[in-house]
This record gives sequence, C-alpha cells and structure tokens, in this order.
Amino acid sequence: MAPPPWYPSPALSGAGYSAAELAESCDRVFLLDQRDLPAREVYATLRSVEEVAEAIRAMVVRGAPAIGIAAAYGMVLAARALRPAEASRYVAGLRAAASMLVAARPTAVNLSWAVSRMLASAEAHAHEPAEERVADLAALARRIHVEDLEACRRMGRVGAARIPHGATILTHCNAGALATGGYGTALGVVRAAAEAGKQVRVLADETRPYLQGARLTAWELSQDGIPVEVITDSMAGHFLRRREVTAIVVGADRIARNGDIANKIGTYGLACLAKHHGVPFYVAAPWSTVDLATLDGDHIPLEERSRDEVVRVGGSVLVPEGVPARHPAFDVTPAELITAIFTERGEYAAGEIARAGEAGA
Ligand SMILES: CSC[C@@H](O)[C@@H](O)C(=O)COP(=O)(O)O
Repeated sequence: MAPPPWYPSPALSGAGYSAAELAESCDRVFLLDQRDLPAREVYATLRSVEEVAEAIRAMVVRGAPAIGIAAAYGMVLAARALRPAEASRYVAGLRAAASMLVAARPTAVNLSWAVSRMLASAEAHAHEPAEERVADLAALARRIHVEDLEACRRMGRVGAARIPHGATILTHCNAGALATGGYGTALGVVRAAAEAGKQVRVLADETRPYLQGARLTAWELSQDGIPVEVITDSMAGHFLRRREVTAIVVGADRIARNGDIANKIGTYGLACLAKHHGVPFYVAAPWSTVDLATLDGDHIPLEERSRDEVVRVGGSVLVPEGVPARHPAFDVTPAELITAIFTERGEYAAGEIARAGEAGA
C-alpha cells in the first residue's frame, strides 16, 4: 500500500515515513506497522476506535508520543461514528472511547494526556452540528501531532548543545521519529547534533524483547546516514568501561514530579552504569511526558506484558515449557542518576521539573 497523505509533511518531519496519520476524510487512521520493520514498510488501515486501541495494545504503534497521537486520531474515528448522536450521547460515547484508549497501555502518560485533551474539547463543542464536531476534533488531533514534532525539533537543539563533536551516543529502545510525531526525542538530539555539523555515532542497544533498538533505531538512523552499530543489551557495560561512550541519551514514558522517569526496561541499569563510569545520562522528552500529579517513580504504573513476548523469538521458543518468565515492559530511573532532562522548554536538572512545571516554564 502507498503511504498515506502526511499531515506534518515529510519536509517538516524530515522522514519519508510517519508512525500515525489520519485520512483527510477522517474515516481512517493509518499506522506504520512497527512490528514488521525493518523487513516490510506496511501501513495498517484502521476504521474504528476499537481497532486503534487494539493496535496500540499490540504495539503496531509504540513510543510514548506516538501512541498519544494515534489515540487522538482514534478519538476522531469515535466522534465520526457518533455523528448522529445528540450531545449527551455523543459525550458519553467519547468518554467510553477515551477509557478504552487509555487502558491500552498504562505507563506512557502522553496517551492519557492526548486523550484528555481531545475529550475536553469534545465536551466543550458537544452542542455543535455533528460535522463540525468531527472537523474540530480532527484539527485538534493534527495540532497535537504537529506540536509534538515541533517539540522534538526544539528539544533536539537543546540536547545537541551538550553533545561534543566526535561523540558516541548510547541509546536504548527507539525514541526516534517512529516513536513520536516525527524527528524523535533521544534520536532528535542525535539528529540535531548531526545537522549542526558534529560528527556523531550511535550505539543502539538491541532492547530485548521487542528489539526496538535493533529493528527501529538502526532502521531510522541508517536511512539518515548517521553511523549506528547495534549491540546486545548486555554489552553496554563493556563499552562504557572501555570509555567508548561519550553520553547515554534515552527517551521517557513518564516523568514524575520528583524527576524520576519511567522508560523501556533496561534503562535503569544503563543509568547505574553511567553513574559508575562518570558518563552523562540524559533524558529527552516533550513536556507532555511530564506528570506532576504522580509524586515519584514508585507511583508510576509499570506495564507487565505477556511472558510469551520474552520466551519466543521469531518462531522459536527459547525457554523450556512450564518455566515461568517475567516481562515488565518499563523500569524506573531515579532522578539522582539523571544528569539532565532536555525538553522543548529547555534543559532541566531532574529535581527542577516540578518547579519548572508550576512556573509554566
Ligand atoms: C520518544 S519515545 C520514549 C519512550 O516511549 C521509549 O523510550 C520507550 O520506552 C517505548 O517503549 P515501547 O514499549 O516501545 O512503547
């Protein structure tokens, strides 16, 4: 299938692909199926909010900002399906759709942030004619998309200022264009450094069990011509000890009030290694990832996924039958291990997040 029409144009996003798009007619959502990358570049076509929620749960689309954008587009499909409904049924239907979307993945706060924004707007415009309600929500969903892309570009420039010429950056999971509205958070920092003329190379942790680093980060960076080498997660300590890593840069799924962050399982171990080796550990995230209502990392809901995702690789079963396996999908990195957080509003010490948020920074 040909790629769908982009809302933020490829020229703005800097990529010839997009994680999530809404059809101009507002009757379909297109998601680049990230489970198939890098083997196949296929866009799934979704026609209902139920299908969008299931696609988020099944990781067709993943990455904190990208699932927020996909969910915002899903709300447009829900509104369209409720077109004939009078205002109170319309609002009740959209509330149910919002709950279903938010339940799809619990850790990334960008999901509930985007859905709440859509729901508030739907409630405020519930008495408008049905076609206008849909058009208003579509405009807001596209704004959420383009705002995220712009935030990535700004935080990229903020973070790039910390990256020296000749740096080797270790990253975990995929915090790139595929995980966002485009350009990326951690990979946005890498891209902005490269665009500023700095020579940079990336060590991409493969990121068991979904292999977002091996499959997605390596795919994105190789398309951009940015040097990238994939390592298994267990190799990171070796390369840090050999002083081959200048800085670690990762994304985040939620930043708590005290500056603790949740990110892909394995991030915490990297932060400990960085501390031990005196290497800076940076987090890049849009402000939509900050959750001032969650006091600290212990209060962040951490998704536990199926053991099957750990015990199977490709078609093969790795673990003897009947042996249990665990699959926490995220871990928490405490604020004291984070050198700085890059956002579109600027760079902060992790402990400054609450004050910056309250000041509206
Ligand atoms: C800009 S994306 C930041 C995070 O969402 C990313 O690092 C991550 O952990 C994604 O996890 P995933 O399970 O692939 O959705």
